[in-house]
This record gives sequence, C-alpha cells and structure tokens, in this order.
Amino acid sequence: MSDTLKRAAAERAAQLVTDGMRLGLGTGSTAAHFVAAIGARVRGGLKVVGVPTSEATREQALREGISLSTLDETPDLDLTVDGADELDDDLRLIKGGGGALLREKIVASSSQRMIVIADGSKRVPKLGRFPLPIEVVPFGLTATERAIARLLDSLSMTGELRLRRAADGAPYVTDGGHFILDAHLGRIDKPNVLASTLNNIPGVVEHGLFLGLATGAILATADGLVELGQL
Ligand SMILES: O=C[C@H](O)[C@H](O)[C@H](O)COP(=O)(O)O
Repeated sequence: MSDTLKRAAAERAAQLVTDGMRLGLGTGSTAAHFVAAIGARVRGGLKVVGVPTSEATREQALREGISLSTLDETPDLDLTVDGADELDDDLRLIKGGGGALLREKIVASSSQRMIVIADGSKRVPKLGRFPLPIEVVPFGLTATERAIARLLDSLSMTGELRLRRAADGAPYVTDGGHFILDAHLGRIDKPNVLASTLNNIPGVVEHGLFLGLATGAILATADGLVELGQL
C-alpha cells in the first residue's frame, strides 16, 4: 500500500517536469519512483539533465538512461524532487533516514524549487518523532557527540544520540565518508534554533533539518493526493 502511494506521489511530480529542465534527483524509496518515472519519459523523448543526490540514485538514473551532470557543471537547478522522513505544514522537513542528507541539502539549496514527495504518513504536526540524522566527521567522534549532547541539554532537549550502524555492525559511512548520529528527540519545538546551533559545532558536517528549502509537497493518501505549498 505504502509503495503504491509513494509511486502515485512520484508520478504526479514527474508530470511537473518539462523539456530542458535541470533536475535534482532525490534519494530513497519514494525518489526512486520519481527517477523511474522520469526514465520512462526520457525514453519517450523528454530532454532533461539530472544531478543525483547519492551514488545509489546516480546508478539508478544511469540505468534509466537519464543524462546526468554534476553540480559543478550545472550549479543552477530548476527543480529538485525528493522524499522526506517527516514534514510539517510549514514544509519543514527531516531528511537523511537513508543517509543522503548532505548531498540532498546541497542540491536542494541549488534549486529554484524543491518538491517533496511522500506518502501521507510522513506528515506530522510537529517534527522530531523521526530521529534527526546528524552527519559528523569520524575524527573526534566522541568529542563531537559530547558537544551535541551539551547543546541539546542547553536547549532543554533530551534524547539519545545513536551512532548509525550498517548491517554488519560497523559504523554506517555516508557517500561523503562521514558517520551519522541519530538524535532520538521525540519532538523538536524550535527547529530553527536547533538547526543553526548544530551547524556551529565543529565536527558536525550537516543535519537533516531542511528549513525553508521545500517549496511544495505532494502527499499520497488512501483518499487521494494532497498538495501543499506551490507545485
Ligand atoms: O537520506 C535519505 C533521504 O533523505 C530520503 O529522501 C528519506 O529518507 C525518505 O526516504 P523514503 O522515501 O525511502 O522514505
């Protein structure tokens, strides 16, 4: 059911793509449906160029026959379409459940529009039930973790910081060669304060709060598609 909903949201987003667009291609199970839908349209004659947000998406897009570029060659994108782990009604997001937050944020920031596609279960009244991914440099991991814990304490936030691990038990390593600490916060009352203060900690590369980046969202529910913001 959830996969059918993800595909429905992705296919609606694919209809927004027109010839000549420079596209940011998101990462994750929902974004993969979008990449597949764009692949089908490319095989039907659509001309676009894509900038992938992960190695996994790059490989999928190549298999789909989508022309690819890099952000260095194509620094201004028209539209990025990506999934999310949570979003609220102000189009604030938590992303990074699949570990791709850093490239996703750089690509979204380089896009005129960012459209989130998700099944309706991702919509929440308040962010934070989904653990917030914080990407950190492996060097000095313990020091960085302690600095994050002190910051959370100073903001009266509680919650465990858990080093993300791969299936073999080793630390999960992102495409950028970093680790991820998942912050189990339960609720984030002041996302802007948390976002900006996390960015001040040496060793923190990026975090999964995407604030002011999404311009629209397509949410698929059992009752149909719900659109937020501008598509
Ligand atoms: O790092 C992964 C990305 O932020 C994904 O877009 C996010 O985790 C949502 O993934 P999915 O569509 O598989 O739920």
